[in-house]
Amino acid sequence: MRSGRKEAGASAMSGPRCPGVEAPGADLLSSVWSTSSAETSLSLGSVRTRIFKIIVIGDSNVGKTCLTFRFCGGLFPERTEATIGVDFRERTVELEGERIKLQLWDTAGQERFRKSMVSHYYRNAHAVVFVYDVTSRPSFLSLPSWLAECERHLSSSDAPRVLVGNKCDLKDKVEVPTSLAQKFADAHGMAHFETSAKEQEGTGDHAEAIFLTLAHRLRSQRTMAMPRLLAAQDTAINLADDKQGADNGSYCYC
Ligand SMILES: Nc1nc2c(ncn2[C@@H]2O[C@H](COP(=O)(O)OP(=O)(O)OP(=O)(O)O)[C@@H](O)[C@H]2O)c(=O)[nH]1
Ligand SMILES: [Mg+2]
Repeated sequence: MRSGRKEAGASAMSGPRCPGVEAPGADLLSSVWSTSSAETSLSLGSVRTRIFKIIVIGDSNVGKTCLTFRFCGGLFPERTEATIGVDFRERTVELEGERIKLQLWDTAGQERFRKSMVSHYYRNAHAVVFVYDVTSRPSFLSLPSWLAECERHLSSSDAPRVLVGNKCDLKDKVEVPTSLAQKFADAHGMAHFETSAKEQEGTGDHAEAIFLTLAHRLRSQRTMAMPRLLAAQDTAINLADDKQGADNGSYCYC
């Protein structure tokens, strides 16, 4: 894993900001770094807000920053730089009368920009979003090592985990068949989505759908995990094996 994207000059914990969305300040940073393992609740007047920490993981250049940026109210960023450390984005949604604050941790894909941060990423995370690039086989082949890292660091074994294939707007360049990714997701008890952070407004707000689905799952306190079909060591991917996965539905928002 860890593709060799060129280093960017961005400072740590900085990245594209979403218009109209406040970057979390010191309060948020201190609260997310010290939050308890149960979801945090904030009382804003009479309205209760449940807070969930969602970490977004995957190789460099797969589009983690673009996906989180889109969900948090921004357009597709014209230009991004490699994330250094982590960028925080958040958005509050109302689901069935309840306020849910999703704190997205947009993590660095490059090893050198993340190695000192890994335990902080996973600490008290409520859900994990694994992102690969549908036009990059290496980013898909890296998934077992991302899963292994998650197994090592995530304390909650039933935290929902979802698999997202990004850049499906690049239809002519697809290197990872949907059916193969679906099979991998099935085997690891994950819901699978394919999407594009770049898709234009009006053709469907894909990142929106993925994170809102996750918010519903978190809110209902149920896991999306299906029974594990493979032992932990059975994480090798056979790209030649392109049979349709059967158990979980695939959600394609292209
Ligand atoms: N065509 C297309 N390009 C995308 C999409 N999402 C991201 N990109 C491009 O992919 C490149 C990398 O996007 P980022 O969001 O910065 O990738 P990242 O996963 O955050 O990378 P790191 O921060 O290094 O881990 C940028 O040039 C984006 O413009 C997409 O859905 N479609
Ligand atoms: Mg990034």
